[in-house]
Amino acid sequence: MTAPAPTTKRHRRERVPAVLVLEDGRTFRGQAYGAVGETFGEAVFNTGMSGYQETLTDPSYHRQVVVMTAPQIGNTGWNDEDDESKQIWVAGYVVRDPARVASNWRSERSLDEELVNQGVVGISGIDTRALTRHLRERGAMRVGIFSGPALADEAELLARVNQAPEMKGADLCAEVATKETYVVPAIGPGGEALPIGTAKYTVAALDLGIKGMTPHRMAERGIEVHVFPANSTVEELYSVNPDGVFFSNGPGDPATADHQVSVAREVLAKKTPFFGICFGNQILGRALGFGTYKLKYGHRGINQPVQDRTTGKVEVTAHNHGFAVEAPLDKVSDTPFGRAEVSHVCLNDDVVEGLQCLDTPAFSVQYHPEAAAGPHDAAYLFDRFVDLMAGAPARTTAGS
Ligand SMILES: NC(=O)CC[C@H](N)C(=O)O
Repeated sequence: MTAPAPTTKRHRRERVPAVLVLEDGRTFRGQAYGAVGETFGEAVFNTGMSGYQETLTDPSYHRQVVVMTAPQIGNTGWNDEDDESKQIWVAGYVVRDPARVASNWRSERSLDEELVNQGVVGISGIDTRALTRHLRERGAMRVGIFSGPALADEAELLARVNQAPEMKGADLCAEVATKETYVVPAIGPGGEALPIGTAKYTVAALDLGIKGMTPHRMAERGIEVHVFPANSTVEELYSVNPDGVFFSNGPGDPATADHQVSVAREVLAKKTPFFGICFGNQILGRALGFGTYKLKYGHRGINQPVQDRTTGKVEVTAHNHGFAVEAPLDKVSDTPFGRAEVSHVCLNDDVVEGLQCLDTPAFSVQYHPEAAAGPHDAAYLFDRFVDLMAGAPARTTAGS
């Protein structure tokens, strides 16, 4: 079969002035990108050179204005297959040099058009390197993007940025999670969806902002995934008689997730196999009695080096987190659920990237083993979850 010819599409738009105003008063002037208007959020930067569609549709970015450090964004346009959720979640989007031509055989429209369709305000043509260095030195902070033919003066815009809510203390997961429970069927050996109720394992997944790829990675391993709303109770999760419980990624400050922490504690007490990703890792940390704290500027990208301390192996991983768990790296901790240790650590800055209980079948990671876009080094963690449900000793790499 010959590959379809690439679809290229030229996209022209009028130049509308725009300004980005940081809460410390620094401003950057450029042109409107995406919808024209105004938006507020927390300014964060993402270092991924690809995967912008998955980044934009990751619900963990809710209320964040994402600055792309890769200078050219939009080159492969927008397709109808790669979304991680039902919509774009970023509060605003910042790029240096938007593609003038979208070229990819799956592209349906340009990124700019999709941002307009979904009403997402962005800015282009600014020095994203200077902005990123500023955020790295001063830390993530509130920001506003304003565009239109006539912009108010900067003092007035700055005052409005300073009225926007902060990310610290924000309780956001229920805003992005499903309202209704749904089922992702397990995938059979021939790639077919297995009838509900026939899969080898059933997992109850608490949706705190889940990315579509996560239940898919479980389904590929013969798991039927029942996805529950963020505020579900333990009784609701156990109504499907799960072999394992999963807590997803999600936006906001984990210090606000008291309900989910109490649900996690009940799961741990029942000794049901537990796996958490990102926000789910922070909740497991809190359930074990550890604290969480806000990182200066967080980890967002697809090439972060993480060491699995249980094997010594280093993996290249996808990240999106602004908070982290505070747990001792150099010793096993005693927790209400037995001994626990830090299983994974980021080699750039020693931030805790994973937790493992030694007396309870539970573990979690701060990063994204489902990795779309991104490397697949950490996919073995889904196999570890299967092993935990099978009652087998954990395996260390995919297929071993
Ligand atoms: N991707 C996530 O789950 C992020 C978790 C949390 N909102 C943080 O920023 O750290």
